[in-house]
This record gives sequence, structure tokens and C-alpha cells, in this order.
Amino acid sequence: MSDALPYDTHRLRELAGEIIVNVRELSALGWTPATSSNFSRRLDERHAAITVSGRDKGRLTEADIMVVDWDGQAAGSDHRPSAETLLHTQLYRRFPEIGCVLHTHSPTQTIASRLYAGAGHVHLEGYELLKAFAGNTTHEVAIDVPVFPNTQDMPTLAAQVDALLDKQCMWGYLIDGHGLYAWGGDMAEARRHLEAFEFLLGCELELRKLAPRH
Ligand SMILES: CSC[C@@H](O)[C@@H](O)C(=O)COP(=O)(O)O
Ligand SMILES: [Zn+2]
Repeated sequence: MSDALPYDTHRLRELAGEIIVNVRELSALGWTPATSSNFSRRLDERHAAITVSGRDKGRLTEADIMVVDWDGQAAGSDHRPSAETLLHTQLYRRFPEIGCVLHTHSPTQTIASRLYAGAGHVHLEGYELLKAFAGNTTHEVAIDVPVFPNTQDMPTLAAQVDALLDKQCMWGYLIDGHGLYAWGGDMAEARRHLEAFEFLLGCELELRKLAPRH
């Protein structure tokens, strides 16, 4: 740990490299249009590495990754952290086992959020890919992916997420007209969950086209 900074700068560089490589791949899929989306990794028991606000997520460099504490305050940086930092830090603060939070704006995620906002959730059942979510060992499970109203008021949205986490175990949620949050113990698990959500939401959208009463 450096004298000046309250975190391990070597570990920060490792995590930044991992974020950059993974986000470039997600961006190439078209899941981070314009400067949307944000990404983070747990750095230690009170800090996370997170993307700087407003950056092109397909072209991240080390300078685009900064450190925040659990209150969302920048640590050792003059940059502005993601506008949605609180949605990341609330998960790290609450669940020590969470190590990675990924937020994307793919067309599938955004369209699904619009279609299911009225219902308040997307019901996923009958899919083998439900086993991609940690803890599921069979396709004979069902999950409801929550859809929260969109807002620029992050403390309010974070409080709504927190209230639902009191009642329900989940690996992600949608925000209406906005996108998807997904998380996991590390980058690999969070990506697996993100990709599973994307695939399953895509199936639901296709089914609605092919079988409108589905
Ligand atoms: C470019 S509009 C998208 C933003 O408002 C936001 O939703 C987003 O995902 C990225 O915000 P950022 O502050 O760069 O982390
Ligand atoms: Zn967003």
C-alpha cells in the first residue's frame, strides 16, 4: 500500500486491466452505446475500482478507472466517478462476497425494461440457461428480474434496490428505459450472469413476437 493512498495501487492496476479487457468485449457486442454503462470491481473491504463518468466505455484506458469508497466518494482522484456509483457501492457494502458489478445498455435489455415495466418484473422460467446463475443446479427454477422506474436520483433508486434485496435474492435487475445491472463474486461470474440475462431476456422478447400471448 502506498504512503499517500489508502488502497493497494498494484491491485488497482490489475483490476483496471481486467475491467478494460472485459468492457472492450462487451462494448464490441453493442452493449455500451454512446458513453453509457459503468463497471466496477471490489478493491478491498472499503474501496471499489469504478469507471470515470462519461468516458467511452469501448475505449477505456487505466486513466478511466478510479477508486471510490462505500459512500461513493472519490479516493485519490480528482475525476468524477460514474453517475451511478451508489448502485455499485450499495452492493459491495451490503454483500462482502460480491466482487464485481456490471451495468450495460444493450437494446435487448432496454426494450425488455420498457415492455415489462408495468408488470414490475420479467418472469424467467423453463430455461436450461437459468443454471448459469450461481446457486441454481437445475432448469426447474424460476426467477423474477425486477424492473425499477428510472430516475436520476441515485439515493432513491439505491433505497428501492436495498428494500427488494431485503426480500429477494437476486443477481441483477432492470431499470425502465435504461438498462441492466448484474453482479457476481468476480468478473467471470458477473459476466456469466450478465450474458445469461441478455440471452434470457432476448428469448422472452422473441417469444412475445412469435407467440404474443406468451
Ligand atoms: C450516456 S447516457 C447514460 C448515463 O446516463 C448512465 O446511465 C450510464 O450508464 C453511464 O453513466 P456514467 O456516469 O458514465 O457511468
Ligand atoms: Zn446507465
